[in-house]
Amino acid sequence: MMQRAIGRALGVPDAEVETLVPLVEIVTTGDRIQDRRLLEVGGKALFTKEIEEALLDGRVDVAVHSMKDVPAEQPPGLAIAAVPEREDPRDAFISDHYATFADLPQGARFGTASLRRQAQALALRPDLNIEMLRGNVDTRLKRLRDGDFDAILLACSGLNRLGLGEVIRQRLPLDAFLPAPGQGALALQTREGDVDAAWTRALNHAPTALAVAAERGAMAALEGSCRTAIGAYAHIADGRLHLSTEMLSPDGANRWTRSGDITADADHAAARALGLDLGGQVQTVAGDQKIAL
Ligand SMILES: NCc1[nH]cc(CCC(=O)O)c1CC(=O)O
Repeated sequence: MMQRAIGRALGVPDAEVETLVPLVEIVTTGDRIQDRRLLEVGGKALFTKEIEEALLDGRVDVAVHSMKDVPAEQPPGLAIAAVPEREDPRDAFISDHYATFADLPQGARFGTASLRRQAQALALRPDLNIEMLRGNVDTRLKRLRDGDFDAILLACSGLNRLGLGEVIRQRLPLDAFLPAPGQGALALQTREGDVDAAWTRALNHAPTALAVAAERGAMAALEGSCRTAIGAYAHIADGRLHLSTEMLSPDGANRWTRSGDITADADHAAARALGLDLGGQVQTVAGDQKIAL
């Protein structure tokens, strides 16, 4: 999908996109790890490292990442060149027997490896049994079908992009399951010298890029990594850029949320500043209460 969009932005006819804009598939360490939490093996950079090495080596010219997997800092020599329009940012509830999250019976087996999804689910339903679930989407759906879990959560965006949207039983509300910063968005990354190429402007979606700047500001303030349960979601409505961000204790018993907005005419620096401000407030109250506990 992205390959065609890039081809069009470069003026390459669809019929020739395979030869003129060849796709180079790269399997990352993050994709290969099936059995452990990411936080145990080094965090989200594992989803981007091999692809970034290919960019720096000149083996590829554009990298397509899930924004959610892109670490706060760019490696020297690389930059985010464009942020295309966001897919559905919500988490998807998937189950063979239950139509909604609220229908889950007491003590249901709930599969996720995400500390954020674990904490948000436990905040609503402390009785759930959280069980480790990693691997690619096919592996996760197979384990659900095999009866290893009563329900699992995945990003709606990933499922939609894979043409698997029909497995979604419920799109979870954004307030109860505030998404990971950048969820549903893509990052098109290039070498720094290519960052201003005309095709990047054609693929950039300004409202998504602005929202993501705010979410990633919050992420930076909250030291976002797979080690903490954090969420951040921004969107534009009525001429304002609205941001909500939160941190939860892994058991979901404590939750610190802040929301705010600025004019949607703001630039990326102002959006990031909003994120840093609200994220900083969350960090401060969470820190104070953790000491008090
Ligand atoms: N951590 C893995 C990861 N990185 C991005 C996505 C989903 C795609 C997206 O955020 O657009 C996923 C899987 C998931 O959360 O279900």
